[in-house]
Amino acid sequence: MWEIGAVTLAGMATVWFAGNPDSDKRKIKKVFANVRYGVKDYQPKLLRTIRKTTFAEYVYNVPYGLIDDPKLEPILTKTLDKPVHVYFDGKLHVRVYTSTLPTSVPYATIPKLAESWAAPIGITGEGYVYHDFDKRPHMSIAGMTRYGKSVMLKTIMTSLIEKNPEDVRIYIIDMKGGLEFGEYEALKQVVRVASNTEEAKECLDEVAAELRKDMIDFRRKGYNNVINSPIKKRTFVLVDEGAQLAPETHHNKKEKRKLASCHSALSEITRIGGALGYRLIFGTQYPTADTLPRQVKQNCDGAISFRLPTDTASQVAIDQNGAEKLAVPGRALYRTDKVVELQAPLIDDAEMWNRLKRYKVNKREVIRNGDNVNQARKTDTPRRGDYIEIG
Ligand SMILES: Nc1ncnc2c1ncn2[C@@H]1O[C@H](COP(=O)(O)OP(=O)(O)OP(=O)(O)O)[C@@H](O)[C@H]1O
Repeated sequence: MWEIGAVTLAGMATVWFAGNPDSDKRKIKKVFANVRYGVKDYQPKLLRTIRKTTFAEYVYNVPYGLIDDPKLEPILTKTLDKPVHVYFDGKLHVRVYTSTLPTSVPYATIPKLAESWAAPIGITGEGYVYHDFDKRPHMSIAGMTRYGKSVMLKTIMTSLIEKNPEDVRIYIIDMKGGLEFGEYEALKQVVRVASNTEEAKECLDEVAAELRKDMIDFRRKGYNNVINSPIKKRTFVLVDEGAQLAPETHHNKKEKRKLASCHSALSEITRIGGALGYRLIFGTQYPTADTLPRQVKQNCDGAISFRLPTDTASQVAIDQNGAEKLAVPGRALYRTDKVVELQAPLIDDAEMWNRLKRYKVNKREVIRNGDNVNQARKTDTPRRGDYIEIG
């Protein structure tokens, strides 16, 4: 069992290479000679070998004047018949992966764990990886468009609802205008879907108000953390396209104020919400200091990154380079106290609906936009998102 979740070898779709490091070393040396990577008679000299579970990395001293050569990576990949990554930082690094990951891992093929709040997030060379939201409450997900962010959010959402249909409550902030998640508002576990700045602010104000009320309740009952209490309920806030919530990206003062309030609520959720059972999953295309709020980044103890345009963006997302090299949709780096490369589960809307349709209810909104949430709380009036089941 890893701390990041659990890894199991059962049903693994990964192709394993037995891997003979000595033969890899010999082949790399021959490739250097054949492509004339060197200066006169002086060839790169192996300094050290770093062995990790999923790769072996050979570090070479190269003669002055020699830097990396773009043809090395494709040639070595073909010669060794394994994924190879070559980079140069004054020394030449040849990283040879010990396994190839599949390009598609259907959600249905992933075993479910007993832990209620552990959602599958992919497969590595060692097996399946799960993110347990009771161990690591908040998560950021970064990635360029079309590389798998929304699919990952949907995977996590499906898994949480399937495992905890009576205990999970989900607020969704879909800043793609509600296009990705709008239809899921019909699920009984989804409290509401916000699809613009105004709605996002209302939604986050509502969550922040609940959180403060829960805090008073926790104090009164002497609970220090939801996981040590009898409370089963967990509240998730899913944000798709969090960059749209960055105040810095807007010029209009009124809009800026609303967004600043959203950022402050997001920070509050990550700062104090974790112990109370609130979990934030913050997805963004452009991880920068402005779009990934500092408090959110600091408090997300799990970070996933799909492909990103630059190594700088990768640094912001997962504190290291590498996401800029990810080549296929669904391939991601997952950072906790270490970083692993994984292929994320694949689920489409049809399958998601098929699994969740039993939770579809007819909702009748009892509080309209603009109603005063605090007033509603004081008088115990039913809140927005409350519903009646018909039929
Ligand atoms: N885990 C995965 N495995 C294989 N293919 C995937 C995976 N995730 C996504 N894809 C492919 O990439 C496409 C885009 O994925 P997704 O909608 O999640 O992207 P996105 O990053 O949210 O992009 P956008 O911001 O444009 O919505 C999917 O329709 C699917 O074809």
